[in-house]
Amino acid sequence: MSEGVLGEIIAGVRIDLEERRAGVSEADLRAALADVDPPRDPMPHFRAAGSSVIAEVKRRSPSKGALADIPDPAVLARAYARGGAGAISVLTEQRRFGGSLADLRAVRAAVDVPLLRKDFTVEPYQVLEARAAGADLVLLMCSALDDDSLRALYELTRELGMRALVEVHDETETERAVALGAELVGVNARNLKTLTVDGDTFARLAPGIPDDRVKVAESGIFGAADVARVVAEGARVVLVGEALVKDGDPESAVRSMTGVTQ
Ligand SMILES: O=C(O)c1ccccc1NCC(=O)[C@H](O)[C@H](O)COP(=O)(O)O
Repeated sequence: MSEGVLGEIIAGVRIDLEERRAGVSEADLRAALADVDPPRDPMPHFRAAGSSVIAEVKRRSPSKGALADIPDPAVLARAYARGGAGAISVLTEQRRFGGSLADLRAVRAAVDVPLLRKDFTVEPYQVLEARAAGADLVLLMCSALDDDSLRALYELTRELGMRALVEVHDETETERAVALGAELVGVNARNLKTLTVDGDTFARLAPGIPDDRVKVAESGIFGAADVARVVAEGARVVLVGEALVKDGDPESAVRSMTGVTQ
């Protein structure tokens, strides 16, 4: 169902996934879950007054190429945690974003903040390996999943005690996320066909998301002024990658975006 850049990314994700599955079965992953600490819940931080930041570990991207040299994601994650991040997102997709599950494990070992495994989740296997690596949340993109797959993956995250960030790009996807009952809805301002960011996307889609859900503004956020704008439009959480990985002082950068009120 996914076309263009997204379709290409998912094709690569599926190839890599099959390679990992050949080494570690789904049954092995389920067995490994018994030794993993219980999931950490980001919702109290997300629902507290003022903005909460999901700070992303992002090495490169299809839209911008190389963003930052991150020799040790644990060092960056500790800075995010000191700055007061409500959660840390680790991009684990390898081919286009330069991430890995090793990055996720390194960050898990370094901080107590809830972790989002940010990847192109299309199979239950990826949710299980996310939890086994210590993730507390996974990304589910409406643009990458039909309704049945979306529901099955969402239910699996809940069964494992995890949260799902259900991501939307347009009105139809927003209706699907709301109908699913998603409690955490991410509005991604990056158009996946052109890869450009439209700063009006959150304002356009947020009214379609009930106020009892946590609304997350994703992509193209570069400072406190952008955070103030989306908070005024109803966001409780911002997901920030590029601006933080390029900042020489990521701790202060996260702090400056945290707790912004209307
Ligand atoms: O970042 C990209 O170029 C991209 C391209 C195709 C699919 C997803 C993409 N990014 C994933 C994200 O959602 C962002 O990493 C996240 O929202 C942070 O965005 P930013 O603060 O603009 O780095």
